[in-house]
Amino acid sequence: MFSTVKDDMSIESTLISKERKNAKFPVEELTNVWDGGKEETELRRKIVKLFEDDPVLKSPPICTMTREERFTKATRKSAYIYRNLIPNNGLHPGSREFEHFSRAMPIENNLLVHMIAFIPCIKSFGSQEQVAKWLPLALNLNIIGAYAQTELGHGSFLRGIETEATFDKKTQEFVINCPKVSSMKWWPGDMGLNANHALVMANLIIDGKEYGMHAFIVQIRDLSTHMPLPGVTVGDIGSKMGFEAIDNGFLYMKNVRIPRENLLNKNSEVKPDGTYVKKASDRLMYGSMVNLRVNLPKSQAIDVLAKACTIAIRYSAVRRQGLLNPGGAEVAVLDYTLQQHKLIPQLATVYATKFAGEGIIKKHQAFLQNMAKGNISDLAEIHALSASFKASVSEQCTEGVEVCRRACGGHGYSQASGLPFLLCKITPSCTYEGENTVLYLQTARYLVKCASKQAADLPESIAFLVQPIQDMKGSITSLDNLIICFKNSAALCVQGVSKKVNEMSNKGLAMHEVWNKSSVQLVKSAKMYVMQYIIGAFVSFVTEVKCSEPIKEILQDLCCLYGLHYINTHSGEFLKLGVLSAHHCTLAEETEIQLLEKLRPNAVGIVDAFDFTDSSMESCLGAYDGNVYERLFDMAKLSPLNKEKVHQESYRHLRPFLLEGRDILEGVKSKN
Ligand SMILES: CCCCCCCC/C=C\CCCCCCCCCCCCCCCC(=O)SCCNC(=O)CCNC(=O)[C@H](O)C(C)(C)COP(=O)(O)OP(=O)(O)OC[C@H]1O[C@@H](n2cnc3c(N)ncnc32)[C@H](O)[C@@H]1OP(=O)(O)O
Ligand SMILES: Cc1cc2nc3c(=O)[nH]c(=O)nc-3n(C[C@H](O)[C@H](O)[C@H](O)COP(=O)(O)OP(=O)(O)OC[C@H]3O[C@@H](n4cnc5c(N)ncnc54)[C@H](O)[C@@H]3O)c2cc1C
Repeated sequence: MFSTVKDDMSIESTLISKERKNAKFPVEELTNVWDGGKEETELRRKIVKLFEDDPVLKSPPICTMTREERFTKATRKSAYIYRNLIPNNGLHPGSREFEHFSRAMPIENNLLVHMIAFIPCIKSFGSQEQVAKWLPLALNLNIIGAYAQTELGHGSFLRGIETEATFDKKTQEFVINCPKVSSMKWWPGDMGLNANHALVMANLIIDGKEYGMHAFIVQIRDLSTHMPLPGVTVGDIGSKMGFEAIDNGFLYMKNVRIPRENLLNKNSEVKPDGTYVKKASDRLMYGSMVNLRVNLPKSQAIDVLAKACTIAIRYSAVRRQGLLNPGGAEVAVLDYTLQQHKLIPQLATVYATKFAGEGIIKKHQAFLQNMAKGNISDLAEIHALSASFKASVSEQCTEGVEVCRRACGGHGYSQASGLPFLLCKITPSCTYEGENTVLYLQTARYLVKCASKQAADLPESIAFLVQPIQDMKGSITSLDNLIICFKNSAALCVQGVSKKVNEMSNKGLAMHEVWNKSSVQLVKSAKMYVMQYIIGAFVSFVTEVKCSEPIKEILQDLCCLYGLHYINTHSGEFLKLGVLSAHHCTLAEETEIQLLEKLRPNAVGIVDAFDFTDSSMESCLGAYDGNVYERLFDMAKLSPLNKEKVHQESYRHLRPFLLEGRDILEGVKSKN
């Protein structure tokens, strides 16, 4: 319907090629560092290619589809992928292989919660017999399960959950009930339309006594007809800010009966006579959430920011607007220091959070090994670290994606840029798996407890909180001094708020009031604690990684930039704590600007090193060839509103006015 408009030679493509020629480091080597080695890059590319070459996985750009089409296509593709392309024994979240598959997944997919929450819960909460029964069925998609914890009335405060599982000794069943409207399960992914089972978190009741939240496997739909079972009301909660392809659902249960064996009973059991047997700490009930918070930030948030950076930096390298030299040619917007100041720190965030996250995954794996031997002494530390890490990463990456989107000007608002999709994908990561504020408070609770102990009684990674403040020797901009600066700040924040808590409670104020009145500072201290962890982990990575000098230099510069950018955007906090002087802050700002200038020529190379394929981004602004304008026009042509030259509804509703206008104009014409 539209004629083709093409430039003979796109200036934008030429510009981006020049950027690549100017890069001062081997891009492929940085890709290998990102992936964790050359072999890992090769393996990831093989997996991505397998997915991208598969004709079953092709579909139109998502911005041209309705929600219904997006859900349908995602379900078709996901069912196919999980049955045919994912290894039969599943993948372990946190493993490299899991990361490679998550990079290969189509831009929209579903059945994820089944894979990343339902299956892992069977493994962590089920006894050996239960795992043997449910796991093969779940891995084969013979049963599809949701993780049904949150209710209409309660998400954060799990002790307030209202769904009940009452033991009926006579029939040896649990009777599941949502006593009120607010008790219905609300939000779980895959639950509205696709799931036929749910891992329901409910309050266990035996002989009228409440035993708190436990995990039950509840069948919600018939396996042959897919109809909801008696007593079950289930459906999709409706359209959201994003996640169009996912059927986040509601589930209302009235007298739904399940066999006694469906209580996942590795940690606690109900005997046939109703005796309750506790086999492990109640805290392990929360283990599923630690698992998600440790293993998913990379695919949920860090990769999303990496994509947004790729789009915004490639676009900024070809978008020319305005003059730097009076009388000269128009410049790429990436040449403006202010554009660099928006975008290059986001690149630093991607690297910092990715390598710090790998450290947490290792810590968690060590914890799981100890737990298998019955030792859960590190649980509080890993909970505190993973809670604040998930909160900080989701927050930093969400803010970063919005910075990238706005940095693309008007085109960043277009779905064709891919950026609104990324923003809507990343923003709920601040809420799900634990709302960020609530998670920071959990970390702070642990830190305040630690602050009253002796260093020798604390885990090694926490002892600095109660040790003397360290002196910085030399420039604030050295990596060693950055670590000291963040550690000192975290220690002073925690000590400060602990003092406030103690003083108020010594004056006789009830603890819950003390806590509420201190919560602003508590959250600040948790944020500073996790920042010192991230900086420390990034510095260790940069120091230890084996790579060529130019790559090392880029990583060191990104690491320094990450720390300095945080200092410069929160300088008031550092000054208030007395960790930095005004002179330090001035130096930090100048050094940040110098680093931006130094990294600028490598910016396109650094995003190329993430190695995202064009089809994994669906972005007219971020494609490898830089051909932004032709792509935007081609995408506009696909808009469903452009199917007909005359849209029938515009014609129908506006025609009467137009006819009036035509008559007036013709009258004017004939008078003249
Ligand atoms: C096998 C798999 C194959 C996979 C194949 C896949 C292939 C790859 C394909 C793709 C991959 C793509 C990747 C993903 C891409 C992204 C897409 C996005 C997907 C979206 C997924 C969304 C999932 C979302 C799931 C959810 O949201 S589930 C719901 C989460 N809800 C919460 O987190 C609730 C938060 N609330 C709480 O945690 C608690 O209730 C509370 C806040 C801690 C309560 O506070 P309270 O003070 O009341 O605590 P108490 O209950 O009294 O407890 C007190 C003590 O317990 C300690 N505590 C608390 N929590 C924990 C814990 N978690 N662990 C340990 N200890 C804990 C607490 O500190 C107290 O201790 P004390 O000593 O101080 O007393
Ligand atoms: C896209 C998406 C997918 C989801 N998938 C699932 C799923 O698969 N399964 C599932 O079970 N759930 C799921 N959820 C639900 C999610 O886990 C909850 O929404 C989340 O845990 C937050 O709980 P809430 O909604 O009750 O928020 P609330 O706790 O009501 O938060 C509202 C506000 O109150 C504040 N607040 C709450 N408590 C405190 C406190 N103690 N101190 C200070 N401030 C406080 C919060 O900071 C926030 O600002 C999903 C949610 C979304 C958005």
